Amino acid sequence: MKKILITGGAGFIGSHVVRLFVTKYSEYQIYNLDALTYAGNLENLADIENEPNYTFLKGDITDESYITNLFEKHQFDGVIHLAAESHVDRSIEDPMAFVKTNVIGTVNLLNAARKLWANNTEGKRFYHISTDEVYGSLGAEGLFTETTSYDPNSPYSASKASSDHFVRAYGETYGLPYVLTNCSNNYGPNHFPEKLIPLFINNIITNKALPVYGDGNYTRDWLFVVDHARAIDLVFHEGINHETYNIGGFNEWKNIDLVQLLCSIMDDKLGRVVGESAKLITYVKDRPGHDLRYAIDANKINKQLGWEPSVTFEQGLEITVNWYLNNADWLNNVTTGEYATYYKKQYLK
Ligand SMILES: Cc1cn([C@H]2C[C@H](O)[C@@H](COP(=O)(O)OP(=O)(O)O[C@H]3O[C@H](CO)[C@@H](O)[C@H](O)[C@H]3O)O2)c(=O)[nH]c1=O
Repeated sequence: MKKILITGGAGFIGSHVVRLFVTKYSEYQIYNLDALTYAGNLENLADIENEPNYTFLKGDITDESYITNLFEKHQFDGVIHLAAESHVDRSIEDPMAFVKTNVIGTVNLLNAARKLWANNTEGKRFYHISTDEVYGSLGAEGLFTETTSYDPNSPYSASKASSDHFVRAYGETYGLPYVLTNCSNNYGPNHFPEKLIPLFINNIITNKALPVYGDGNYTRDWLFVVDHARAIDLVFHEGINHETYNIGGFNEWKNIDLVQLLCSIMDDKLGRVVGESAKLITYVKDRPGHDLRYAIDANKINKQLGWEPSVTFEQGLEITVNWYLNNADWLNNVTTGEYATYYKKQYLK
């Protein structure tokens, strides 16, 4: 039996990874460690919470002694580390929260794994999930590859870049067996409505302004979250030690074009006249240090591990929009419930 620790498993991407591992690998014991901050939500895992190979642990990766004891107690064989503060706008307001969770939290986990596996690294693996934002901003041309230099611009991406460096340093210095992936923008069910797609779906439903930063001509590469989880499964099991893989959707959209598309889908779903939702588009002050364009060259994971997205953007958006329309309670809980303090402050002014 393998014991796998998944950190941040109650969050958006983490919950999809936990579900995939719990349902696909009945021979593994999956431990989901999550601090249940505003973005962590056990409702995301209600369908698998009683599975015999699943254990939820409420805890904080910044708590060094808790993490040390946890590793001693459970003797994990693998770690899939997704716990992170992830929202760029929040990092601009409170960089230290990002240093604590993303840097110190990651180093706590690395230390615990290194100690636990000091005498035998056979079959052990530390998998760090990171972001394409560590590479900084592209101009109109080019793609991020695994050899692109790091050039982070926001406190969020600086914290993730730092954590990536720590993971590689532990590989070089202590021989820690690791793999690392840098992924583009995810979307899909369970995404907290502070990020572009779920925020705008929620605002269209509730007839609130759609705040497009700057001129809206910023470009992101969008990937359906379930396809990211499939990639994580593949890299965890078949990725080569000490290697990095970029994961992307081969799917670039300018923000304003994406928002227009979303508005037309929502008009259709909500039975509104064509153009009704787009009237909510409001250009607002730009995000400071806003990266112009992210675009991933996902050829390495495609060629070496045979991964590619399983759904088109149209299919993924259809699933996502339907999920939000069918899960009004989830949306209501995260925007008005006990975890919603930040949300209320930011978006319900
Ligand atoms: C929330 C919000 C965002 N935007 C813009 C900013 C970006 O150009 C684009 C997407 O913004 P966000 O949804 O915040 O995502 P972004 O900053 O690209 O970062 C995401 O994607 C990254 C991967 O690229 C992840 O590492 C981050 O955790 C994740 O938050 O939309 C708006 O124009 N208005 C908004 O209200």
